[in-house]
Amino acid sequence: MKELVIAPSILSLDFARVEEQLKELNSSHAKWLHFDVMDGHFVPNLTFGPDILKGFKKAVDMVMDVHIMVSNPVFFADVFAKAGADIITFHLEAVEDIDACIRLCRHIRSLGVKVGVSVKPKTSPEVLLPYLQEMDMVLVMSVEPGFGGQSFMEAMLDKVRLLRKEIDAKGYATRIQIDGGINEETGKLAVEAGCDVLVAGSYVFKGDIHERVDRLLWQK
Ligand SMILES: O=C(CO)[C@H](O)[C@H](O)COP(=O)(O)O
Repeated sequence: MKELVIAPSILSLDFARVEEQLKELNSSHAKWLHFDVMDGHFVPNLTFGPDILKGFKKAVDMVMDVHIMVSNPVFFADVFAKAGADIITFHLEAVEDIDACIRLCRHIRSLGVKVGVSVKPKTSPEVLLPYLQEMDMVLVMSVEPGFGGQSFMEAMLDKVRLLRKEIDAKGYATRIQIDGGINEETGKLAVEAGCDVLVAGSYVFKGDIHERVDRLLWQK
């Protein structure tokens, strides 16, 4: 398993104190910044566009981990690659089938950007198993995508265990990320199940950012 990474989700950032909070994140032990893109169609919420990503990228020295919760990932992958994404994760449910999924993975990698594929709580990741070498990360959603502050769905850990088993058996470098309802307790369960990237929104921003990141990082 790779080194554990904490990726605070800017969905919960206090936008009245953006500059201050970005500075805190940048000086914390969080190496990635999780940037949630929502189009008001794939999920019932609207968030950030590419210009915000460009601005944030100038403000912090962190890996820009862009999760596109959009109905047209082919279009938006190019938009966010151009804006400076380091990793782009799209949804399996937003593409036609597994062939289209793999085509998009290859396209994103051809842009020099790492690629992730995400599954919503009701979607099984089994169809991805023969293709894990085509992706740098699989994102297991542990809440219905769309909003921060929801409760962790423990049943999602079975997906993590399934992916971890296959990744380790084949010796792939694919990371497993989990997103939704992550705090000290659920983060520990997720790491034990095999996750190596924890996304956390409310937990990180509803307390001291440095302390909360460290608690997630060192709870293993
Ligand atoms: O993608 C998301 C929602 O779609 C958020 O990243 C996620 O829910 C994080 O928020 P919290 O840690 O508060 O659950």
